[in-house]
Amino acid sequence: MGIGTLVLLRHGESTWNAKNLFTGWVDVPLSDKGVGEAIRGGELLKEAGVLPDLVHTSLQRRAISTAYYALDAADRHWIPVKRDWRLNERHYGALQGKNKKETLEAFGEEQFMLWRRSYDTPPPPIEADSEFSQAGDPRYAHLGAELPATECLKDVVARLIPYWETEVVPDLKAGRTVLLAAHGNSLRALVKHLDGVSDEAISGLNIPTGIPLRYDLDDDLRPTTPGGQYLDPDAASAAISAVANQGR
Ligand SMILES: O=C(O)[C@@H](CO)OP(=O)(O)O
Repeated sequence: MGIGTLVLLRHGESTWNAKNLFTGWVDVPLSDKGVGEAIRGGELLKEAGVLPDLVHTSLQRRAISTAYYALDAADRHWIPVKRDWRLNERHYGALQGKNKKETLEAFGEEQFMLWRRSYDTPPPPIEADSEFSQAGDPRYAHLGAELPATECLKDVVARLIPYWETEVVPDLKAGRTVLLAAHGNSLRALVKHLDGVSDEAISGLNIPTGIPLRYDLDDDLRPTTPGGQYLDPDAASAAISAVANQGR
């Protein structure tokens, strides 16, 4: 049996995306618009005949809800699900809860973009007693000292790829269609790995909310179409510029 199909889905717009706040591991819900995007994402899957056999999500409700709404719209709400913190959004450290525009104004373009898109410069760590810290959150209790207080994209690659290799690749090798519902920066980490994007070039790659991105992989797990294919390419290009320009 050949390698199955991989579908990446960034969650629909969250309430904090709408307010232009750095989110990271803060567990905010979808906005009404985000729910609509998730449903539309599921309709796109159905129209394209890309019907997932199982779904992987992060431990965050914006990805969990997006998978639920999308799969419900595609009549695939019944498939098995696996969830893991390794698919979570990048931890945004002390920036969690801060407004992107105000941060840009306070620290300047260079520092702002270094924190948002450099490969290996994490934001300052969050204090454990911050209202936006995940210390004490029962879903991460098993992580102990591994619980991040901040992450750069390189840290996300390091914690995500082991999950990809042990949990997702076997599903694909079994010929399954796999939906992976996650986040802007955890999906950037995976796309970097799949497409072999350089540490420099990955800073220019942005993923829009709610539009399924299909990857067909060869036997060596290399994409047959580099960059994959968005199921709604026109909507994807408009939304990609919007993500790139956040803060302005
Ligand atoms: O705030 C965040 O967690 C992420 C995704 O919304 O933002 P950015 O695109 O700025 O990395």
